[in-house]
Amino acid sequence: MATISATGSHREPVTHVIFDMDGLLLDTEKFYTEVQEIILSRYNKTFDWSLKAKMMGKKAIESARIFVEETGLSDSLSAEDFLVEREEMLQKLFPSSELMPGASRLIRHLHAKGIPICVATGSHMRHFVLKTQRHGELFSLMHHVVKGDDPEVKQGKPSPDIFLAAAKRFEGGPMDSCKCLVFEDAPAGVLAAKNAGMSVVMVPDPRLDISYHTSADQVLSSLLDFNPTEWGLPPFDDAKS
Ligand SMILES: O=P(O)(O)OC[C@H](O)CO
Ligand SMILES: [Mg+2]
Repeated sequence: MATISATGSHREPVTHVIFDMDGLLLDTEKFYTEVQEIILSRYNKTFDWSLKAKMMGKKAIESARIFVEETGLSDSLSAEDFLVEREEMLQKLFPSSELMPGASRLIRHLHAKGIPICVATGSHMRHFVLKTQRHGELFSLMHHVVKGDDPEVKQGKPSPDIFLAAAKRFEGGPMDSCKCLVFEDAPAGVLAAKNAGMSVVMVPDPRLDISYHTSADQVLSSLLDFNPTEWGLPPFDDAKS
């Protein structure tokens, strides 16, 4: 089934599109999950999706603090030491990052039709470079990329900072928030987009609790299921009438 849920029956036509990156364009959330499971197993603890839901989409240090506090490890493992330990493993995994289904098709379609597109990711510059090194041509189609360590991003998602910065940097910006459509996979990212006054399509991992779907304007099981015309965007050339 294409659409999991659509909370808003009335959709404002949009003119600009902002993509999240990790877990939405790139299949990188699995790397974070893998290394966090390894670290927790040293303490005879298990990682689960209720913790994952709280961490994903956030800046590294913000999610690290959540990790050590929620797992009860803060007395034996600082957020900073957790990041050092995680980093060694992540650096080996990120260069093999693959695209999520439908990401290339949607980016190329919107770019070809002249729709301004950009990326707003909680990832900092060094991780962004590692993750996108096999996808440079595709990411070059973005008008701009706002990263988590950008000076204008004072607070990570669910703060609206990153999406407001992204809307500001389009040609002729700042764009009206109501004209911007955000694609997100993370609960914090969906809230950030709503806090910025934007519409948001959520493409969540199926393991995420469905209670996190309620803030999104539309929930899809894959980017392949997105219908641009529902949002006033040009149809795919191969769309069936
Ligand atoms: O989902 P993103 O692209 O905002 O990235 C956030 C973190 O780096 C990973 O959860
Ligand atoms: Mg994400």
